[in-house]
Amino acid sequence: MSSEVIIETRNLTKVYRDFWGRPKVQALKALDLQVHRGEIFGLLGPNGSGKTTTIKLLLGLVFPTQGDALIFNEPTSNVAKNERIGYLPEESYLYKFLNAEETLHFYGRLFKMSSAERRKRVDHLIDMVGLTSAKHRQLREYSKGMQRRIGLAQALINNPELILLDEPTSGLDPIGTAEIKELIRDLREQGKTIVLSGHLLADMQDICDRIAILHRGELKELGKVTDLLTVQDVTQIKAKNLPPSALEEIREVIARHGVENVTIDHPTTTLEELFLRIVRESELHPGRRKVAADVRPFEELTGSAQKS
Ligand SMILES: Nc1ncnc2c1ncn2[C@@H]1O[C@H](COP(=O)(O)OP(=O)(O)OP(=O)(O)O)[C@@H](O)[C@H]1O
Repeated sequence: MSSEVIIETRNLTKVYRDFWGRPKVQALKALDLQVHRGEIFGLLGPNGSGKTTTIKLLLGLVFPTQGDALIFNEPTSNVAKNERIGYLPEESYLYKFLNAEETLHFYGRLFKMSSAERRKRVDHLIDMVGLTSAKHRQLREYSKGMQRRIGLAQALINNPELILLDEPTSGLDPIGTAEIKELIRDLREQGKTIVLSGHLLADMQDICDRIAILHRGELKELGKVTDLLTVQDVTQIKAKNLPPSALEEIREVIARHGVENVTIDHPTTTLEELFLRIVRESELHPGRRKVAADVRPFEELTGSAQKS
């Protein structure tokens, strides 16, 4: 991550008004934040907390009631900056009767790309989002995961420096989510700046360098994910295959220092990691998986086992 500021908002405020122009909803209140080049920045918050409104304000799709936002040091009202931005809306409105290739050529033409340039870019993007074998199928036949992937490819057609993704993993299963997260990390490797919104905490924790937590339009927390999640007053030591004798010595040392409330146990993996490992193993070795030995047979659990 560089120190170059790509996005800056100052006192950014949005009040939606009703038909008569009367204030209806205060969607965003005095937001101050900066996003730097090359980082994955997450806007985190429950439904209705102002994430989409923030993204729309950055794109210049809605106008601030107060305050301002700068992107590449330009006011968001400057439409020329949009050529350097890619945007994946919460719901992509793509033409259902076009196939993936036609869709991307259509958006490439909007950016006035030459046909040779388009061909190269479209092939590259389709390959990148893993839709090569489905590129001639109409989008109406696509699963949710495939639709999200073609949406992402569309957002990248202009090779943008800044990518705004509104809930990029919404509606995806853990496999689809893991693939999109991998793609987003690859984009960061290429030097892109990514702002994404979401409310799935584990995914945001996994992928974001920094996050802003919004609640009812107000910024409640801002910082590096690792800093925000570190529990400062607890120490954790990890060691592989520690012999019981060493464990006993460690206990004695800790006790000598008068520290109480000591927990020594084995780490657990996340349910996501377990799920992904099982599915990948199952793809490699189809068939029923042997479950853990301590799982009792169903008959035993229900007491229906026949005594012979
Ligand atoms: N066009 C609009 N007119 C009036 N109110 C709106 C409009 N768009 C959003 N709001 C309101 O502004 C608030 C913030 O909405 P926003 O869509 O920014 O939240 P969000 O965090 O993206 O939510 P979600 O997770 O459900 O997508 C909500 O109370 C919403 O009802």
